Amino acid sequence: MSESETIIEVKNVSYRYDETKVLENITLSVPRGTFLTIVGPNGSGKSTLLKLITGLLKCREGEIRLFGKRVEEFKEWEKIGYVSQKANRSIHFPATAFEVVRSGLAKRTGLFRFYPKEAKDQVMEALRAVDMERYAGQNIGALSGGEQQRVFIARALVGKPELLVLDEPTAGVDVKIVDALMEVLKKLNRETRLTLLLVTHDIAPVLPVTSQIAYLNRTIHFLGNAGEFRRLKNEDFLRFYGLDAY
Ligand SMILES: Nc1ncnc2c1ncn2[C@@H]1O[C@H](COP(=O)(O)OP(=O)(O)OP(=O)(O)O)[C@@H](O)[C@H]1O
Repeated sequence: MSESETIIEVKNVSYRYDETKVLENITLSVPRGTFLTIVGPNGSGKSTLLKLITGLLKCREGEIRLFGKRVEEFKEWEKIGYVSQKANRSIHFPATAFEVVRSGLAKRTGLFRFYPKEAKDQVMEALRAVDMERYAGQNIGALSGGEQQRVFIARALVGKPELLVLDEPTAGVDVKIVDALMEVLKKLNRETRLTLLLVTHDIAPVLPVTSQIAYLNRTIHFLGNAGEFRRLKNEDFLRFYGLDAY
């Protein structure tokens, strides 16, 4: 496997904000085409790990590599698409689904000023990938939570990333449409070999679609596939929560 085939490499990473370590000795390797879900309870360090991987926090202990390059030297951020928690976004602005997705090309407007037709094709292709083509002209505020989330996934996809990072993509989304959202992710992963890194505290809807699961609670307590995760017992989870002494 060439170096670039390992999309994310996390080696012996620890992190502390002040006195307490919130991450301890994390080691993870994400080969191209993997759908990795990081699951863990509130405060388990999921966001901290994501911030370290995306360079928002400085990695002071251990090493993180993206596409084979140390995160400190990594510059090809267009290879990474990011979908943040729905709750963090303002969606009540007057923009169509098309315009929201096109905003994902903002960094490339220099190029697309001269090629508006290509920009339009790319936006429509991204909307098609999440099965939202027919909603292109709809105001984003008029769409359901799950539909909006698909539009935001399309916005992350429009720049053709090789890695898509999703932070709690199902937060606040109606349970009935979470499964449809998961199917969209599965399709993207299987059909385009897009590498996915999803962070959640709710594993149930992700289990049927993810290829790897890491259970994080300060450290990685479990790393394996969905079948292996299903075989975990209650006492294993008590141990993960640090409750085995009770
Ligand atoms: N900026 C900060 N300064 C100090 N402590 C922090 C800071 N950010 C997070 N923490 C602490 O670090 C720990 C891990 O937080 P983090 O946000 O990474 O967890 P999380 O798994 O993403 O939680 P949640 O699911 O609630 O979002 C928590 O105890 C949190 O209080």
